Amino acid sequence: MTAIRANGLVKEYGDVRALDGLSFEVAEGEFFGLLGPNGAGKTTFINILVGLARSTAGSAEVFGHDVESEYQEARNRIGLAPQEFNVDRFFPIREVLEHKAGYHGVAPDEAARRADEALKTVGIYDKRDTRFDWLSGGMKRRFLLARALVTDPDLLILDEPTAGVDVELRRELWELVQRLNDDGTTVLLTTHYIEEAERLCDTVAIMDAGRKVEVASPDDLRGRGEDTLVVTLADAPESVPAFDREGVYGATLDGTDLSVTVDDAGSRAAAVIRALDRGGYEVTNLDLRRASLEEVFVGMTRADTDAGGEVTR
Ligand SMILES: Nc1ncnc2c1ncn2[C@@H]1O[C@H](COP(=O)(O)OP(=O)(O)OP(=O)(O)O)[C@@H](O)[C@H]1O
Repeated sequence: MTAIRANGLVKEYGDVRALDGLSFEVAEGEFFGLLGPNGAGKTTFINILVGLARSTAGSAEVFGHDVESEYQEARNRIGLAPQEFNVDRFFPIREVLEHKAGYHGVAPDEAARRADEALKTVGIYDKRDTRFDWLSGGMKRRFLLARALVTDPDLLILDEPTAGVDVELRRELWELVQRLNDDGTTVLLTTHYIEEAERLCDTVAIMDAGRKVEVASPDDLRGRGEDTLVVTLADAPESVPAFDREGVYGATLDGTDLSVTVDDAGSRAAAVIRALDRGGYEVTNLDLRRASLEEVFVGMTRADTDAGGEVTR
């Protein structure tokens, strides 16, 4: 089953084309990351999925339900933890959760049970009678996740859920979301912490200027970047040794450290060492540095950066 299907989505805000023919699919059970620089259209896409914005053209489905013509069916499958704190501030948080579940068709007794369960899951059950405004920043983030979970969603959408959250809480939230994913919940995540997407996501889509640039596993994407072999030599050569080898892009020298840029560190290391050995150089250390997803990401969205855009970070 396909959890999300976007087909040629276009969204215009006046002159701004926030989405420019976006198409991709997210399979059920996937942990899917949506990465892109500021303004790439990530939140706009999420807003269309949850019915907060209407597309100008194209279509989107959630578990086979069109997000516009079958809004309620699609929306009932989704739990959303948004970027902004858009919470009813006048009720105790437990009541806010009960209202939310009720709005999505859950009976009152069951709604109360789920509210308690969601608050326990995110670790703020002892704050159940507190209003949202009185929670700390970290607790507010936890609450948004509880609100997303109270309807027991099949698709959990997290729009930068760890923005401004300390390292410990961030790790805790990720463990929780990972567990939910392990139990079968499909997760769509946008984050500016690329190393988190790298660690958590099965698949990432890189978006830029309202379009999909690439969809692949973090590992595949890393494999497309340039790796570096840092070779330490016993004696500093006078100049960079010559390399005439497939897959070697270049080399620089810094004292006894020779940095060789290659397409794939793992498969090129042996040949580089052999070439050095044949040239009479003694190698004392070898360090393999794989391209990070962040480097590949910056490379893929660089046109935007050069034009003055801000790099996601
Ligand atoms: N309600 C709106 N009215 C007008 N323009 C909008 C509106 N919402 C978004 N935009 C524009 O659409 C484009 C995409 O914005 P969007 O918020 O979807 O990007 P994003 O990828 O989520 O960015 P960020 O990483 O900064 O959250 C931007 O140029 C933005 O200014």
